[in-house]
Amino acid sequence: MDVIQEEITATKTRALLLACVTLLFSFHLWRWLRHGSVDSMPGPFGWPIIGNAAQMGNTPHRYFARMAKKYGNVFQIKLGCRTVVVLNGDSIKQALIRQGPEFAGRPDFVSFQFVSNGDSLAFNTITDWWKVHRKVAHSTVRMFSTGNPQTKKTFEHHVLCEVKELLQLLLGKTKEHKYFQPMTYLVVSTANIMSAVCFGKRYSYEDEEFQQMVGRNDQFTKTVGAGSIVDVMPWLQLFPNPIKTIFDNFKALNFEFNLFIRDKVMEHRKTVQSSAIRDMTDAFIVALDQLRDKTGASLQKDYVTSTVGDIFGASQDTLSTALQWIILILVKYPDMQVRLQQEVDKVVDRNRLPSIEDQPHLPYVMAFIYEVMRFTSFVPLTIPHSTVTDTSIMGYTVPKNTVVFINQWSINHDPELWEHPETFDPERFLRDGVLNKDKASSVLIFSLGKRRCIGEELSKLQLFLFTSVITHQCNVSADPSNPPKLEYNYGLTLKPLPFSIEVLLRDDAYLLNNNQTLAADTEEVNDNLATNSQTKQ
Ligand code: HEM
Repeated sequence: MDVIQEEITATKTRALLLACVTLLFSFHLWRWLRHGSVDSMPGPFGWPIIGNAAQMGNTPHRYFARMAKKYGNVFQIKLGCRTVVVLNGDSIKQALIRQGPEFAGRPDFVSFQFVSNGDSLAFNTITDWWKVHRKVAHSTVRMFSTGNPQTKKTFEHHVLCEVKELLQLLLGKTKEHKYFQPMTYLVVSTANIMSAVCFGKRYSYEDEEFQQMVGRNDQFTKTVGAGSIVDVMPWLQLFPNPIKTIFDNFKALNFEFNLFIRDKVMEHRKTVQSSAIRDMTDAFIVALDQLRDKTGASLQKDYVTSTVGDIFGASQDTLSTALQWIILILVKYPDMQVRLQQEVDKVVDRNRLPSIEDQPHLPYVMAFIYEVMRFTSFVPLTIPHSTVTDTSIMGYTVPKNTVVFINQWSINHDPELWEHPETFDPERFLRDGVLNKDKASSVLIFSLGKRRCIGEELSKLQLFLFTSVITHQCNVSADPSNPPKLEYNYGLTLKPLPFSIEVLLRDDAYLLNNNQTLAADTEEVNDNLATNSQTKQ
């Protein structure tokens, strides 16, 4: 009897002990999961160690939009060790415009420290120096693109020279192979436009070093995009694994890119004259050196290299991706290509190329470009933001230094804003045959507020010239054995999967061949810039 009693007591004690251990373990697990989380803000359940990383899949922006339907436009997720607040729909304007300064920071992500040697304007958080630095960068970009009619003409000249070169190359590739993949040529062409603006120099499509330098955008964009694994699980750098390999490549490509830009800046420094600014690098040397001396910023820092690197890097990745989507959609929807050609033909006769002055008369071209930006949302989330102070949004308290993801895609695909958002339809931007500017301004791809892209105007101008010239001069079609798909790889920019095209002339090549030599052109443009910058000073 005693033995039975003892056994019962022992079993009870064991059960009690097990219950205590389970309770303790659950409590610690709960505390770990809640660690750093935002009080009372809803969100999906996150697994230990990885959080919600696996749930995001290959299209985080779509996952976030689905979660917003379930939890509301503001919710939290856990990514590795970080709590992330995800903003969708109307909460985006609230955070970036009405509470702009509070949400304008950048997280201390490890990948950001390797961009432009850690001195990047785009990937650093907001400080007093950053504010003046951004102002100088913005006004310099305008001075070399859309600042006034003269700078617009100079910029147009760079774009047209390069588009002519590009189209001749694509026509040549069609002769050689019939169908070919255009991606690399679009990247080199975009980089060449910015190279002409930044360094007064373009590169040949055969230049392997240049191709190598600008051809690794996909590796860059994967690592700095919202949801990048290495930023939220930094311990993955400690032992060999595929994420570490990607990150090591990322570090190497940033290092090489910085060296390339630094060499260009050093060459410029030898001959720069503030009275005769030749290009954007000269302008940055003069403006940022003056600013550094005025503000007493560290003499050790080379902000010129990091700023030129930011402008060159940001523009060629985004704009070459935009061109890839434009070409892909032109071949996917041949009827729309015909409609574009009809509009361009009506406004621009056959003995000249389209120009900036034609833009107000080509509403369908502009509607097409806005629809490409809306439909593809090829920058689906902005660069990650962070809060710079304790704040709140839509009734939820958000502590200082919380990582914030801004889901631009959610606005561009909101069925309350856009009828049939999953259909590609430029007509939605036209009202009585005119571009509906209100609708156009509802597209969100350049972000808003304090961190809004500084290349927006330049980009729209470049995309307009590219689209109108290509449709004026060429017929582009897809390889019928490999019909174009609208699929992509996720990153800061969404890169379409490889596709093949054929490019044929609509009539003769007179306007494309009618290029004065590029060197002579550059001299004339540089004279223009010198005059322009003297007028400014
Ligand atoms: C279609 C082309 C482009 C798109 C869609 C685009 C989009 C964006 C987006 C979404 C951001 C992040 C904003 C945020 O974090 O809230 C950004 C930042 C930035 N972009 Fe662009 N961009 C484009 C072209 C350009 C060009 C051509 C330049 C240079 C001339 C440029 C320079 C920058 C810079 C310097 C930043 C950092 C701004 C900051 O952090 O304050 N971008 N861009």
